[in-house]
Amino acid sequence: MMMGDTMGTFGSSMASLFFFWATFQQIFPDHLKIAIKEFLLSTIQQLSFVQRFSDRVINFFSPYIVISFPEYEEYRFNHAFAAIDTYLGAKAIGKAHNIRASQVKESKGLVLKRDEAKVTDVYKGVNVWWEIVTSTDGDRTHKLTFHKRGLEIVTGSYIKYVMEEGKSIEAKNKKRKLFTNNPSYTWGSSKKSLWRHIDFEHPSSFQTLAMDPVKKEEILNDLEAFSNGKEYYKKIGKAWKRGYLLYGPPGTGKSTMIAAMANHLNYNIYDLELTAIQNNSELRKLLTATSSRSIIVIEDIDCSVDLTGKRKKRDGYLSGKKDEEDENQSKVTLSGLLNFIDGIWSACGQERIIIFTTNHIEKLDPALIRRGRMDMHIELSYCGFEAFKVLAKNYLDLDSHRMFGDIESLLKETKIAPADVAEKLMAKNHKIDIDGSLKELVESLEKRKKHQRGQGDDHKKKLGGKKFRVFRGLF
Ligand SMILES: Nc1ncnc2c1ncn2[C@@H]1O[C@H](COP(=O)(O)OP(=O)(O)OP(=O)(O)O)[C@@H](O)[C@H]1O
Ligand SMILES: [Mg+2]
Repeated sequence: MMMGDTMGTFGSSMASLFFFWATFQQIFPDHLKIAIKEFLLSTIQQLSFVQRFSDRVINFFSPYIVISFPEYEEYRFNHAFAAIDTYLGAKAIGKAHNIRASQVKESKGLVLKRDEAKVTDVYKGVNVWWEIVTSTDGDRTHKLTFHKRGLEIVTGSYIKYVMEEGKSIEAKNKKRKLFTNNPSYTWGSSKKSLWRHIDFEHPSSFQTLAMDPVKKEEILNDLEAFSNGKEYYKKIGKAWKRGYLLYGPPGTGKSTMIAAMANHLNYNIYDLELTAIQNNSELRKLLTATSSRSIIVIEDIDCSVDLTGKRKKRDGYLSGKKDEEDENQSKVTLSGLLNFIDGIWSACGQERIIIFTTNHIEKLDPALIRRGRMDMHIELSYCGFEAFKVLAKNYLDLDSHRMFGDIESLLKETKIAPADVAEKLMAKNHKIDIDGSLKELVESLEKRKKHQRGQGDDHKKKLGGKKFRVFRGLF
């Protein structure tokens, strides 16, 4: 049909309608008009009732249930939507035809996601279908459809499972952070000013940690049990936290182990510097500003608080006038610390590990380290033969060597920190020289043996002077 014909037909239809309306207005008296209007309205209502009824009938007979998860609810972002998005996005990437890659801020690398609107999933024998629907306003909603036979499984555990999986994938993709508290005199009104952070990229792992393998296994099992212990801690009514005390001479791997723990669990680290704060209430403020899934570390606890509750000065941090002021205002007390470990604040956060390190366990107040506060005491000690083998593998890619026998017997008689062994095994000028490094180590062990026999162990004192901290070193 031509355009002109269409316009002509439309024009004549409109003219007929106006004519009909004018005649209706003239011919029918008012009360009749009202009656007709009411009749038309009730017909429309009946029709919508029929519609609703038919919907119900269809729903009644349809075996499927749909649950919606909108992206925004009352203008607020729905975190369930994000977790579902991540879960579905990561699911079965291998099977997808279209994959979307993006690099998001705070993420470790490229994030790959399925770029398809529909995903099927099976959970405990129940088939479910996910579909993402976008409204005309651009609002997105995840719709979950399943047979009503699976209602109990889906609402009872599947949705929870999807949320937890999604959140854990999100956490894994996120870069870990190393936080350090700012001195309290620089704090502003924002919570953000309490801690500063950098990306935590320490390469330490339990695999490369040189220590007795049985002890290592025990620690790994303990960490595993803790991180999977959400239900357990709830059941026994305890806050979901665990304390470790790492003790041993300098250079035996205490800081290295903390980094390995953070890498293993994918937690952030809060390196708490007590000398930068003034009192217990600042301590509380700092701790309540930490996030869950984190390790809170106080290094050299014996140098930070003493039994009278006064802090001692820490190397190089304070100087001159500030020292005197500090002596007067020292108010971070042992009881403040104890409160922090098992007081009420711990209930406001979940999944936290607290670690104290010290070179002198004998100096610590028993109240601070009693079991229940520090759940596990881990001694990191001088290098034994098992630890040496791990270092030889790390540094020289070596499983055995003719000099291993000599080294084994020398290590039995000599106290040497893994840090010192590592230094001997390290490549010089980027060149690995296996024989040269082992020879150097043997010579150093023989020298120490003689020295330690002659003068007793003054090794600790010597190393104490050149202590360095792994975390601080990263700034
Ligand atoms: N058990 C170990 N396994 C692997 N490497 C180790 C170990 N102990 C020490 N090292 C090496 O020595 C360096 C120093 O160790 P680390 O800082 O962990 O010692 P520390 O026990 O924290 O000492 P301090 O008491 O002085 O803080 C590390 O960077 C690491 O390379
Ligand atoms: Mg250390």
